[in-house]
Amino acid sequence: MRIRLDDFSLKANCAFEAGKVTALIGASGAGKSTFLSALAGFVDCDGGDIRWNGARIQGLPPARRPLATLFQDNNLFPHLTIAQNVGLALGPRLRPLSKDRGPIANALDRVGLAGFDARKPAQLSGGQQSRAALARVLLQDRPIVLLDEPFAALGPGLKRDMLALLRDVILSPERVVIMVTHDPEDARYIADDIAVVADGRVMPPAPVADVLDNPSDDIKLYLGLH
Ligand SMILES: Nc1ncnc2c1ncn2[C@@H]1O[C@H](COP(=O)(O)OP(=O)(O)OP(=O)(O)O)[C@@H](O)[C@H]1O
Repeated sequence: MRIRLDDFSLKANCAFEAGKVTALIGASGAGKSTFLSALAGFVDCDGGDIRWNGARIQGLPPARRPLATLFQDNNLFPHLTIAQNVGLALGPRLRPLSKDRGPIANALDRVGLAGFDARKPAQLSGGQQSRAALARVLLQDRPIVLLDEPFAALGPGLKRDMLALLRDVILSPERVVIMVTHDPEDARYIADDIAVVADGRVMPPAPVADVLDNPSDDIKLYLGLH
């Protein structure tokens, strides 16, 4: 696919495997967020194609694409309870249907928030808010999950815990997980593959160790190894 935004352009000719977490790394302004936005349908492509399991998803409105997104600000609505926020994964209803209560409670339980359903986001810590946002992604149950620096606002220890939880609850053999990170150590910790974004291109994903232990010139520059 190709993306053009004023004088910025980005090309990607690559495939992302299900059952793996792929970290997107690259310098600030390289186009990592723009790439995720194009996959999600928030930014139009200038040409090319986006396919999932062979089916064209380019051109579909964001809500009809088979994906869920989790971005840095968590996107929790402050006036809604945690159960309502998580329940939005199942439809735009503020009163969950009775059949939805079990799945909502189950998602909250999986992320360690059992019993927090009636609280508002402001009554949760930053880490708990991240867990709630993760519960919503879990409940959306989409085959592609896109994450843009999802836990950047958390301290390093908590961020690690959340990355481990993310991998544990979100990754499945059928799911493609792509995560932007600024920290190569996060990639080493959670990802199977890395796709480097540099020079207007998204490079094909390669195993983490290959990319970080035998870095190309682009990666050396990014890691400050020159
Ligand atoms: N709506 C827009 N219109 C024009 N240019 C844009 C728009 N959005 C982003 N850009 C430009 O596209 C380029 C890539 O931005 P993007 O946010 O994708 O980079 P990034 O790799 O995610 O950076 P960072 O690591 O700093 O978040 C930048 O040069 C940015 O200025």
